Amino acid sequence: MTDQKASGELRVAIAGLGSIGTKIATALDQGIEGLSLTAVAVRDPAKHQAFIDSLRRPPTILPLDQLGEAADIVVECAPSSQLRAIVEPAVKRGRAAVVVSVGGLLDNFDLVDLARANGGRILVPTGALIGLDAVNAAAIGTIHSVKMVTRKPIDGLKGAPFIVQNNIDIDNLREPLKLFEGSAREAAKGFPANVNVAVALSLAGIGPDRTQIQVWADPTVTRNVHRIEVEADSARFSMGIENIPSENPKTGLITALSVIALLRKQRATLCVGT
Ligand SMILES: NC(=O)C1=CN([C@@H]2O[C@H](COP(=O)(O)OP(=O)(O)OC[C@H]3O[C@@H](n4cnc5c(N)ncnc54)[C@H](O)[C@@H]3O)[C@@H](O)[C@H]2O)C=CC1
Ligand SMILES: O=C([O-])CC(=O)C(=O)O
Repeated sequence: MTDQKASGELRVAIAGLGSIGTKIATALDQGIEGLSLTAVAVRDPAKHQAFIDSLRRPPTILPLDQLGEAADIVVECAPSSQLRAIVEPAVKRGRAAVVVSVGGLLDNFDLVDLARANGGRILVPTGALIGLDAVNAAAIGTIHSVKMVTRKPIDGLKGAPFIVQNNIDIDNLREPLKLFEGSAREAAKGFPANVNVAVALSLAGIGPDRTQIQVWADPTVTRNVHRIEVEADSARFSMGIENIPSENPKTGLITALSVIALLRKQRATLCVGT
């Protein structure tokens, strides 16, 4: 690890080797300019040993709170309940933390202050969404409204706290059902593993209380579908994305690719898009 640092490579650690984490680990192992995978944190090492051993340069397995010692960039891709345990020690050491469970950031927003005080950074990738570059740009002017509609297949929503607490039966739906309409902040509480995208959108734009979202359980779709309307003083734009679910039906395949694209930009000579 010391050698890699001396060679000028950015060292990357991954917390959570699930649907997103394994794809990022594989991409890093196959080679991303100027970056190397040095460490991972997993809940059950035995379950992941074969995958780790299959990598050309197997990373060290470390506890969550030690990832920041072994890496310059710590990528969080675990359940949002683990967000603080991953991000806090990393930013305290002045590291960059890439956060995919961005919904969990709303209840832990002091981490941004902690990062600022210690020279750390928190990077939120576009993830399963689209167009945060345009939303960032529009937010430099005035955005009047941001409205989002999310439709997911039943498997992509099962077990969400909002559905369980309200005793809603989505298993036998034959037509789309609007489950929720409200702010991105409230949506993140009710659907912590389903609408990270709405929180990322809100942080890029007008914040979690003013960003509006509807969440639909839709037995007629096979993809995670997000449609967004932005009204600003510089532009009006509509965006849509239809994500193919990964082996985790709640998570679109493009999410891991978005993180890989973000990592590539850290040392790329040519960077396109903001
Ligand atoms: N920002 C975005 O656009 C999106 C964010 N997400 C979020 O990304 C996160 C990861 O998603 P997936 O990879 O699909 O989930 P996953 O369930 O496939 O993987 C999570 C992994 O974290 C591991 N884990 C749990 N506790 C841990 C601990 N204490 N230490 C180390 N590892 C631990 C689990 O064993 C599992 O392997 C979730 O919070 C999900 O909601 C998902 C899709 C889009
Ligand atoms: O993959 C998606 O379409 C979005 C998602 O799960 C999330 O925002 O957490």
